[in-house]
Amino acid sequence: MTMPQHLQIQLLTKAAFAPFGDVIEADPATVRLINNGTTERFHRLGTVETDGAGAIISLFRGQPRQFPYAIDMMERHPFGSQSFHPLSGRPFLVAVAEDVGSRPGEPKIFLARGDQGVNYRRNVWHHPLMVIGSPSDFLVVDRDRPENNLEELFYDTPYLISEPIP
Ligand SMILES: NC(=O)N[C@@H](O)C(=O)O
Ligand code: NI
Repeated sequence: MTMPQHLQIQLLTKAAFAPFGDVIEADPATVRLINNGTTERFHRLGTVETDGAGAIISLFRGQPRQFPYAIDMMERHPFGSQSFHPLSGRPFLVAVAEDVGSRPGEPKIFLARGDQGVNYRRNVWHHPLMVIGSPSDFLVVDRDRPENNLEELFYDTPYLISEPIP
Protein backbone atom coordinates (compact mmCIF):
# COMPACT_ATOMS: atom_id res chain seq x y z
CA MET A 1 0.00 0.00 0.00
CA THR A 2 1.60 3.27 -1.16
CA MET A 3 1.31 6.10 1.36
CA PRO A 4 -0.30 9.32 0.04
CA GLN A 5 2.23 12.02 -0.76
CA HIS A 6 1.81 15.51 0.75
CA LEU A 7 2.03 18.22 -1.89
CA GLN A 8 3.49 21.71 -1.51
CA ILE A 9 1.41 24.74 -2.48
CA GLN A 10 2.96 27.52 -4.53
CA LEU A 11 1.66 31.03 -5.19
CA LEU A 12 -0.06 31.42 -8.56
CA THR A 13 2.02 33.29 -11.14
CA LYS A 14 1.59 33.66 -14.90
CA ALA A 15 4.98 32.11 -15.55
CA ALA A 16 4.40 29.02 -13.41
CA PHE A 17 0.88 28.51 -14.78
CA ALA A 18 1.79 29.14 -18.43
CA PRO A 19 1.97 25.43 -19.43
CA PHE A 20 -1.63 25.01 -18.25
CA GLY A 21 -3.39 28.21 -19.28
CA ASP A 22 -3.83 31.85 -18.39
CA VAL A 23 -3.87 33.77 -15.10
CA ILE A 24 -6.63 36.39 -15.19
CA GLU A 25 -5.39 39.38 -13.20
CA ALA A 26 -5.06 43.15 -13.59
CA ASP A 27 -1.66 43.03 -15.24
CA PRO A 28 -0.45 46.63 -15.88
CA ALA A 29 1.34 45.41 -19.02
CA THR A 30 -2.06 44.72 -20.62
CA VAL A 31 -3.89 47.90 -19.69
CA ARG A 32 -5.56 50.24 -22.20
CA LEU A 33 -7.42 53.40 -21.23
CA ILE A 34 -10.91 53.43 -22.77
CA ASN A 35 -14.22 55.28 -22.36
CA ASN A 36 -12.57 58.71 -22.44
CA GLY A 37 -10.03 57.66 -19.85
CA THR A 38 -12.63 56.64 -17.30
CA THR A 39 -11.96 52.90 -17.59
CA GLU A 40 -8.86 50.72 -17.68
CA ARG A 41 -9.19 47.69 -19.96
CA PHE A 42 -6.84 44.85 -19.07
CA HIS A 43 -6.90 43.43 -22.54
CA ARG A 44 -6.92 39.81 -23.71
CA LEU A 45 -5.93 38.12 -20.45
CA GLY A 46 -7.01 34.78 -21.80
CA THR A 47 -8.68 33.17 -24.78
CA VAL A 48 -11.78 30.96 -24.86
CA GLU A 49 -11.58 27.70 -26.82
CA THR A 50 -14.88 26.00 -27.73
CA ASP A 51 -14.10 23.88 -30.81
CA GLY A 52 -16.97 25.45 -32.71
CA ALA A 53 -19.58 25.23 -29.96
CA GLY A 54 -20.81 28.32 -28.12
CA ALA A 55 -19.13 29.76 -25.04
CA ILE A 56 -21.37 30.15 -21.99
CA ILE A 57 -21.11 32.13 -18.76
CA SER A 58 -22.13 30.48 -15.48
CA LEU A 59 -21.88 31.15 -11.75
CA PHE A 60 -20.42 28.44 -9.50
CA ARG A 61 -21.11 28.66 -5.75
CA GLY A 62 -18.46 26.39 -4.25
CA GLN A 63 -18.57 24.91 -0.77
CA PRO A 64 -15.23 24.86 1.12
CA ARG A 65 -13.14 21.69 1.04
CA GLN A 66 -12.21 19.97 4.30
CA PHE A 67 -8.46 19.69 4.96
CA PRO A 68 -6.20 17.81 4.78
CA TYR A 69 -7.80 17.25 1.39
CA ALA A 70 -7.15 14.20 -0.75
CA ILE A 71 -6.76 14.84 -4.46
CA ASP A 72 -7.80 11.44 -5.78
CA MET A 73 -8.76 12.43 -9.32
CA MET A 74 -8.26 14.92 -12.11
CA GLU A 75 -10.45 15.85 -15.03
CA ARG A 76 -10.10 17.56 -18.38
CA HIS A 77 -12.35 19.02 -21.07
CA PRO A 78 -11.16 17.79 -24.47
CA PHE A 79 -13.11 20.33 -26.52
CA GLY A 80 -12.93 23.54 -24.58
CA SER A 81 -11.18 25.82 -22.15
CA GLN A 82 -12.65 26.59 -18.73
CA SER A 83 -12.07 29.73 -16.66
CA PHE A 84 -12.82 30.47 -13.02
CA HIS A 85 -12.82 34.00 -11.66
CA PRO A 86 -13.53 34.61 -7.93
CA LEU A 87 -16.40 36.96 -7.15
CA SER A 88 -16.21 36.68 -3.38
CA GLY A 89 -12.69 38.10 -3.10
CA ARG A 90 -11.28 35.07 -1.33
CA PRO A 91 -8.25 32.93 -2.25
CA PHE A 92 -8.85 29.47 -3.69
CA LEU A 93 -6.80 26.46 -4.70
CA VAL A 94 -5.93 25.36 -8.23
CA ALA A 95 -4.58 21.92 -9.09
CA VAL A 96 -3.29 21.08 -12.56
CA ALA A 97 -1.11 18.33 -14.01
CA GLU A 98 0.91 17.54 -17.09
CA ASP A 99 -0.42 14.84 -19.37
CA VAL A 100 1.70 11.68 -19.04
CA GLY A 101 0.62 9.06 -21.53
CA SER A 102 -3.01 10.26 -21.48
CA ARG A 103 -3.04 10.23 -17.67
CA PRO A 104 -2.53 13.12 -15.22
CA GLY A 105 0.96 13.39 -13.75
CA GLU A 106 1.63 14.58 -10.19
CA PRO A 107 -0.63 17.55 -9.40
CA LYS A 108 0.88 21.02 -9.11
CA ILE A 109 -1.01 23.05 -6.50
CA PHE A 110 -1.36 26.82 -6.68
CA LEU A 111 -2.87 29.27 -4.21
CA ALA A 112 -4.77 31.92 -6.19
CA ARG A 113 -5.40 35.31 -4.58
CA GLY A 114 -8.97 36.56 -4.36
CA ASP A 115 -8.29 38.88 -7.31
CA GLN A 116 -6.78 36.21 -9.57
CA GLY A 117 -8.67 33.88 -11.88
CA VAL A 118 -7.48 30.98 -14.00
CA ASN A 119 -8.32 29.85 -17.51
CA TYR A 120 -7.55 26.16 -18.08
CA ARG A 121 -6.51 25.63 -21.68
CA ARG A 122 -8.48 23.01 -23.63
CA ASN A 123 -7.69 19.43 -22.50
CA VAL A 124 -5.58 20.43 -19.49
CA TRP A 125 -5.81 18.13 -16.47
CA HIS A 126 -7.22 19.95 -13.46
CA HIS A 127 -9.09 19.19 -10.26
CA PRO A 128 -12.64 20.49 -9.86
CA LEU A 129 -13.07 23.78 -8.05
CA MET A 130 -11.43 23.85 -4.61
CA VAL A 131 -12.78 26.54 -2.26
CA ILE A 132 -11.09 27.49 1.02
CA GLY A 133 -12.78 28.54 4.27
CA SER A 134 -16.29 29.65 3.32
CA PRO A 135 -18.70 29.32 0.35
CA SER A 136 -17.40 31.34 -2.59
CA ASP A 137 -18.86 32.40 -5.92
CA PHE A 138 -17.01 32.19 -9.24
CA LEU A 139 -17.75 33.43 -12.73
CA VAL A 140 -17.11 30.52 -15.10
CA VAL A 141 -16.67 30.74 -18.86
CA ASP A 142 -16.56 27.43 -20.71
CA ARG A 143 -17.89 25.54 -23.70
CA ASP A 144 -21.60 24.96 -24.23
CA ARG A 145 -22.77 21.39 -24.95
CA PRO A 146 -21.08 19.65 -21.97
CA GLU A 147 -21.81 16.18 -23.32
CA ASN A 148 -18.60 14.19 -23.98
CA ASN A 149 -16.52 17.18 -22.90
CA LEU A 150 -15.47 15.67 -19.57
CA GLU A 151 -12.77 13.05 -19.01
CA GLU A 152 -12.03 11.97 -15.43
CA LEU A 153 -9.18 9.79 -14.19
CA PHE A 154 -8.50 8.59 -10.65
CA TYR A 155 -5.03 8.23 -9.16
CA ASP A 156 -3.99 4.83 -7.84
CA THR A 157 -2.88 6.67 -4.67
CA PRO A 158 -4.37 10.07 -3.74
CA TYR A 159 -2.22 13.12 -2.99
CA LEU A 160 -2.79 15.15 0.18
CA ILE A 161 -2.82 18.92 0.64
CA SER A 162 -3.08 20.88 3.89
CA GLU A 163 -5.19 23.99 4.27
CA PRO A 164 -3.08 26.92 3.07
CA ILE A 165 -2.59 29.91 5.33
CA PRO A 166 -3.70 32.63 2.89
N1 LIG B 1 -18.40 20.09 -13.75
C1 LIG B 1 -18.10 21.35 -13.91
O1 LIG B 1 -18.76 22.08 -14.64
N2 LIG B 1 -17.01 21.85 -13.22
C2 LIG B 1 -15.73 21.24 -13.38
O2 LIG B 1 -15.45 21.15 -14.76
C3 LIG B 1 -14.68 22.02 -12.65
O3 LIG B 1 -13.55 22.14 -13.20
O4 LIG B 1 -14.98 22.50 -11.53
NI1 NI C 1 -13.42 21.41 -15.12
